[in-house]
Amino acid sequence: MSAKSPVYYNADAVRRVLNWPLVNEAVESALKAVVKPRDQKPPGSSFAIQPKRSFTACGDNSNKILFTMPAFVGNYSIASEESPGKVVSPRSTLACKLVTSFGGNPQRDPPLPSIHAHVLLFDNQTGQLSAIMAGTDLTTWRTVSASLVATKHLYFRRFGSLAETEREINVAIVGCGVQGQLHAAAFCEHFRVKQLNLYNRTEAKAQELAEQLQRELRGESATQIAVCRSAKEACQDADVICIATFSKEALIHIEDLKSKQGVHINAVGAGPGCHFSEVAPDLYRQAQVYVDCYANAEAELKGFPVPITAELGAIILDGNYPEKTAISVFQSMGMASEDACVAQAVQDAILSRGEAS
Ligand SMILES: NC(=O)C1=CN([C@@H]2O[C@H](COP(=O)(O)OP(=O)(O)OC[C@H]3O[C@@H](n4cnc5c(N)ncnc54)[C@H](O)[C@@H]3O)[C@@H](O)[C@H]2O)C=CC1
Ligand SMILES: O=C(O)C1=NCCCC1
Repeated sequence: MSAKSPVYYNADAVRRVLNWPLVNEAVESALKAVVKPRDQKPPGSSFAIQPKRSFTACGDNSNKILFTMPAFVGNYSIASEESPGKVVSPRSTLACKLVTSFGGNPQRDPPLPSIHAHVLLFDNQTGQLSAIMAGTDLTTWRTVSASLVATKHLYFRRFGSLAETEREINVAIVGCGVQGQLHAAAFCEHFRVKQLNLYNRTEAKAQELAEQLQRELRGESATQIAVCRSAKEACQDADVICIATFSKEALIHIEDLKSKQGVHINAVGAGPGCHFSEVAPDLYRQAQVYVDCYANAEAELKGFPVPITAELGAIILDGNYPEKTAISVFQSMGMASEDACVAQAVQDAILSRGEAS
């Protein structure tokens, strides 16, 4: 008896197949699967077994962490890349992501990304490790995708079922690192962004992103891009805010939001040891807060200033959107089921295109 060696999918192989329809669909599947345990769902529903992730500090440094993120996602459906719109029979995926977050890496010489990840995919019949997949881009894409999905369901849908294609919005990006950069590009690609405000602690990085986006959009878009001197300036006139830094001090406060009501915030980043330090408690107290999953929230949002309103997946399923004037916050922690579903979709796409790893 011999075990088959796992296939290795490197970063280029993953990058070649990553696209928004594939990632958004996989992320929505994961968000829906984690809502309620299996025994409380109708037979045949998707479900997830997602133990809380482990944190291993590198020495006593809370800015250098290894996360272990296992998940089994059962019975979920995704469309095939070959025939979009045609849902393939339900899938089940067993996976575990290993991801490090070393917040000081961009200051190294030469600079390195803060986040490095790999996803392990297992054969769910035999338990054998079937593939190891580069997971750094996948992590960025699925996190941005979760913000896109949250913005669609928690912001646009409060204005009607076509609002995400019709309504113009002002977007603020606070933190222009790896996450901020892809958030900026993806929000311009998915939605009608009238004004895009960029803020970063080191202004040059926001300026660089503004120039890159202007080159990419090449006058084909009506989006006005501005570099702002403060998070307050960036957020004042924003309908949607995406914040992704390592700040342990609050960067957005309630008085920073414009007087016009109805704002949505994707709170993506985390300060050392705390997953909700970027947004001030006074703002959370005026907001309805949604999470990717309660299990992670219980473990990682200890001391959170307000009760959680709902899981995002529940809103996708039941359409119980916030009021038009609400401030909604998607408190994105990132979850293993998203990684499992996206890694599976990436592997399917690589195999269906007959691409080598
Ligand atoms: N929710 C989720 O699923 C995920 C969350 N993250 C989190 O997103 C955040 C950003 O990650 P990346 O973009 O990969 O990191 P990055 O290092 O590429 O970018 C971080 C940006 O934040 C800024 N920044 C750092 N510390 C700051 C501070 N104290 N005050 C103001 N600005 C500060 C930096 O100037 C930089 O531009 C991190 O907290 C990371 O842990 C990352 C992956 C997934
Ligand atoms: O979900 C993830 O992946 C991460 N979440 C928090 C920060 C590091 C990566």
